[in-house]
Amino acid sequence: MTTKIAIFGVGLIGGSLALCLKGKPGLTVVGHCHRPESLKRIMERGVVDAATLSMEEAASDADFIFLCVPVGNLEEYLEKLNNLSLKPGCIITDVGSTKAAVAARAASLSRPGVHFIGGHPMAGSERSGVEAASTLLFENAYYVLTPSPDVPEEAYERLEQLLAYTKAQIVRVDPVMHDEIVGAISHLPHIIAVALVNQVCDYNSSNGLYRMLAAGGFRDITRIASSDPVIWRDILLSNRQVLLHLLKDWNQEIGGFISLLEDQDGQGIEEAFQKANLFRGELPERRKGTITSLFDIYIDVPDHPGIIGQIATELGVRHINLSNMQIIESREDVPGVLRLSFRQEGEMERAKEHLQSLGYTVYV
Ligand SMILES: NC(=O)C1=CN([C@@H]2O[C@H](COP(=O)(O)OP(=O)(O)OC[C@H]3O[C@@H](n4cnc5c(N)ncnc54)[C@H](O)[C@@H]3O)[C@@H](O)[C@H]2O)C=CC1
Ligand SMILES: O=C(O)C(=O)Cc1ccc(O)cc1
Repeated sequence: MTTKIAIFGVGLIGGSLALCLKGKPGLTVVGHCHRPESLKRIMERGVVDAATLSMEEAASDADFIFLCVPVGNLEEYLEKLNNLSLKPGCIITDVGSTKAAVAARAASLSRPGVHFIGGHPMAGSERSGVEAASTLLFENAYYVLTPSPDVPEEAYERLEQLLAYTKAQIVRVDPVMHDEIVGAISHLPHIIAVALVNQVCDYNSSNGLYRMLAAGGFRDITRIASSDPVIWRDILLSNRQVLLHLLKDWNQEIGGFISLLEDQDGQGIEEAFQKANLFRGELPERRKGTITSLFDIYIDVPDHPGIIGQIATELGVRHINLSNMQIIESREDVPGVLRLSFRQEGEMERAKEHLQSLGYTVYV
């Protein structure tokens, strides 16, 4: 007898979960898409065993249902599932970046024999869609579960066991506390990144040197500003009460800097940097998770077809994991600059050495 996993919304997170579970002993992974184009894409990528546009077909007989759609659609999916016949003992979970609203809706819909356990894998990226899905996405990341007190321990353990395939570390957190903490460490930083990029974008409209010179630190702290607008619209609206508080505190923090500058308070500025330095130094070891920055190298590449594939292959055969690659400049007959991003410093160093040995000019 196989265990059926239904995944609703096979994008970055749903697709990555599907990849972690597909092919494992006794598991069958069925993807549900809301559009025929998505169905075609996920079948082409081979991330699921079967795919369907029918909610009934996906949900019927499922042992586990993962809701991996945008946060703004989660409650609607819970309501729709509530009208379907589900297998007794079925576990419904989600991967949304906020947990309080979905937990409250699930509690109001609760029905005997069906267990809802909210979830949030704290790993991802600014990319989206099934094309960005990866088996490795959750490895070593935290995966938060937010069961309500009435979820039987047996059901929680079944989900925990299944999620072992993600190689993530499971942590149990209260949904309201989750939203407060994740608001501060993930949602607020996304707002700040977007606001900063847009501020510079406005300056750039009257002087293109802003964009030309923007590099280093600016790029580091604004990577997440490239995140999907719809996904983030839903997250911010869902956690708006927490974020309004956090933004008031943020205004105060920034107000502090305004005062330090107005007062030319050098000692105060030093103290602010020292305090931040100390706390940042105490953060846990770099692990996959929210707001992990990448290690980038840049190489000059001649603009001819196949060069990107060659470089990717060179790194692939040496098992150097490339997280992202981007052509920064590419005009005919002009050498392009390729940016290669790595999650681990060691991988970046190995890539640099290898590409240099092949004769490429590499900049860090
Ligand atoms: N992007 C990230 O790094 C992380 C995202 N999450 C959460 O995971 C969930 C999915 O996000 P991603 O996989 O990043 O997004 P994605 O855009 O890659 O995937 C979303 C999936 O939902 C489907 N979808 C979109 N609109 C829909 C609608 N109206 N009805 C039904 N299906 C719809 C899409 O076709 C796609 O398959 C969100 O709730 C997000 O908050 C959680 C952890 C990390
Ligand atoms: O790219 C990053 O660093 C992220 O922060 C990705 C991310 C986005 C949303 C989440 O709920 C969790 C992780």
